[in-house]
Amino acid sequence: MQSEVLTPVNKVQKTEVHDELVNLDLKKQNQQQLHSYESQKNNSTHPEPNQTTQRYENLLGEMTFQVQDAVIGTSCCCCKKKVGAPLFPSFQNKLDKVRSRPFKRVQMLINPTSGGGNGKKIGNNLIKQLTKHKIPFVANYSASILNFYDFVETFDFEGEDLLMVCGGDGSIFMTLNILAKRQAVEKKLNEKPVKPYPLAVVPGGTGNDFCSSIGFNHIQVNNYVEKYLLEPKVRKVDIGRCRLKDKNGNWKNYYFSCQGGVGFAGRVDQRAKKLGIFFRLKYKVAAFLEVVSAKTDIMTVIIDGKTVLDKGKVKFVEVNNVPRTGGGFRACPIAQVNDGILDLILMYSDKTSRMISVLQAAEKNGLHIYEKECQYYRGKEIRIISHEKDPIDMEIDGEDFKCTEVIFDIDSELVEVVY
Ligand SMILES: Nc1ncnc2c1ncn2[C@@H]1O[C@H](COP(=O)(O)OP(=O)(O)OP(=O)(O)O)[C@@H](O)[C@H]1O
Repeated sequence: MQSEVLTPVNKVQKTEVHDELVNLDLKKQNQQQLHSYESQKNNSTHPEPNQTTQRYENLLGEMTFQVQDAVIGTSCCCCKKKVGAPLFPSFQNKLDKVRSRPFKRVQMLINPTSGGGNGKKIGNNLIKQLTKHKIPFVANYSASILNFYDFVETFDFEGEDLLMVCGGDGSIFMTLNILAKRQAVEKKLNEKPVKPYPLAVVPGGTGNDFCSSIGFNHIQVNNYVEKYLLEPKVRKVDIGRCRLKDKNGNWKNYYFSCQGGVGFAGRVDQRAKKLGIFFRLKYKVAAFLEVVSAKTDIMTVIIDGKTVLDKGKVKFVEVNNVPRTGGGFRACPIAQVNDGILDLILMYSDKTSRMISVLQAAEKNGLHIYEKECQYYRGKEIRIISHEKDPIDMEIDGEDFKCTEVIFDIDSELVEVVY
């Protein structure tokens, strides 16, 4: 068997294909998953009383709720600190959505610029692992954004290759939006439902929030192939859909894996991109400058048809599909990537010092959701209308846009992810 490393992507050549399909025993896999959930619970340094877990799971069944009304968490029995909800409860609860996905070959799409060159290093690491485990692969380094688009747009999902994107959240954002367009065209042509596209993602970026939400990070990349590809399983995940209305009243669709922030987050993102300092620090500095600028927005927020804010002042608005964004900021710490629901946080205080301390709590442990300045909601459709004179800044997975109104919902039929 021989595998090749190729660049750029449009020069893909064939490799010799391993005859045996990689398959797995679903039952065994489910047992392993349950086992890992059990051990995770037992190893917890902050034991959670059953009652709290029960209460939390009940709440997940509801369409929307406000954290201030329904307290999630309790005091820890050893240190008496407040304990939040478990960070990754999602994939242990959704075993029914797991299915085996045999494949013959891995087609890696590596964004060499992700993570300031980390994407390339991670790609090389994976090549070593795939070679070691004798899994046939083709490594494709995207030479440009256009290259990246072409590759995903024309990828043969009907074949027995697995598309593996190695990059950050921006690379996943590009992939999802290309696939969404592709699915819409295929639906029209086929006049029948198109199956979710199977996808593997590897954290090769800077923030890697989506990868972290499905349970892996840079360290786990070292045994990624052994852990995820020898017995590959694909699971349905929620992909956020965001419909933006521009100043001319035209609507545009975007798909995201992590979050959309309206107003504050959009302005912070733009400020941060202008600062030439280290990733986490530049967002902290930009957020601080935005808080002290004392800018607030007037918005209406409607969740599943219910108005929760009517032309009210708001400082920070973010809709999350994952529990952490920006490489560690926990705006919506109990968001889950496969519950069919989006989480929303609204923050407002006219005191700069309070806003700083609430945002610090979000950065530190996610316990800001208990503060009176925060309102936390969950819902299937979140509609945000800006009452500002000009279109308002917003960001979706780190990409900047402007809008006058935005509707967020979930698409669970776009992709299935290996994890
Ligand atoms: N050759 C290339 N192929 C693909 N994308 C590229 C390329 N060169 C630059 N880019 C840019 O890389 C961006 C995606 O980077 P990505 O988000 O994967 O990394 P990151 O920003 O370091 O990580 P994160 O988003 O997790 O913080 C895209 O927005 C795209 O504009």
